[in-house]
Amino acid sequence: HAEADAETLVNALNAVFGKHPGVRAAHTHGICVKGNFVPSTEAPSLTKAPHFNSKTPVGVIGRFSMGGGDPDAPNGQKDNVRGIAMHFDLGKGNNTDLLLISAPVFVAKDPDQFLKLLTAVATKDKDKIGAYFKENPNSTRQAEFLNARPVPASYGTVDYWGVHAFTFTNADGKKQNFKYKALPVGGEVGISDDEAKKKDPDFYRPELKDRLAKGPVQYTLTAILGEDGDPLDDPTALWPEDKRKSVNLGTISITDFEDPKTCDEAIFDPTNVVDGVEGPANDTIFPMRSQAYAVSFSRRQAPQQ
Ligand code: HEM
Repeated sequence: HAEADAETLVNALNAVFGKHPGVRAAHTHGICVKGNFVPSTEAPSLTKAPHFNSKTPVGVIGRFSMGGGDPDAPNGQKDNVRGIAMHFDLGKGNNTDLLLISAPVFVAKDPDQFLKLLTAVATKDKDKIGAYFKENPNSTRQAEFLNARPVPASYGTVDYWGVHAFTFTNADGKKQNFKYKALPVGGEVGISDDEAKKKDPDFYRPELKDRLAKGPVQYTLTAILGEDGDPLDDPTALWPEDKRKSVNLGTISITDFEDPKTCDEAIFDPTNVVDGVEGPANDTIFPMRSQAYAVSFSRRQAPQQ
């Protein structure tokens, strides 16, 4: 039976995607970027967190990525998530992180389920994989979501979600459960499956270069406000976001490429939050991510033979 800890999860990712020294065990194929964040005028009503109350633009180091541990994961892959991870510069060497993917849900509700999924996939046995998904229908939601939408034309033309439920606290001590969602300012743009198949596996890089030459790649960061009964502990559970109020938190602007070393010497950790923002208390995936990212980080930093 599954005994998921950070080491076994990283080993299981390696078993699925291969062991690639010196790089991330997941979201391996990526691009380091930089920019800034300007909070909206409404953000302070929800949270006292400094980056949502800043009077000046907050520096951002970011990393776009493809999900999974394949260093060459093709940018045209439909049933894979795109990611954006960010450090927000809080000054004096402090920062807080935000990690988003291009789907509202993850593929497992807890670490044991994720280990079972990875273990099944690693067998490459169609019957075992089929049996896993039959027994774990919540694990199919992410691929269903992605397959129902076109392949994003760019890292800059797709919606991103924080997936977990977070809680804001404002200056009056008022709490509000919410989920992060970032929407590209120019709207979502996709390409056909045929176009995607013809694309270079790394086409998002030159696409981003052309896009940045014309101006910043911008997203409106929003908070989808939770209501009573919305699950706070299951990253495979969808909230009915069409029926939920959403608040503009501000604008993320990606302005340029950043030296890849800046991202590779760093770790983007979803649990690195700041006063005014809390992660979910009973979502067991959330704290496991921090541990698994630390394992992946220490392995990719280790000297190579
Ligand atoms: C227990 C569940 C999970 C495990 C074991 C896991 C594993 C990993 C690992 C090993 C990395 C590379 C970390 C590094 O070397 O710095 C990573 C990166 C990432 N993960 Fe997860 N992950 C999990 C859940 C999630 C969820 C729910 C999301 C949804 C937002 C997510 C989004 C990302 C993103 C965007 C990155 C790229 C970060 C970067 O660019 O440095 N992961 N994950």
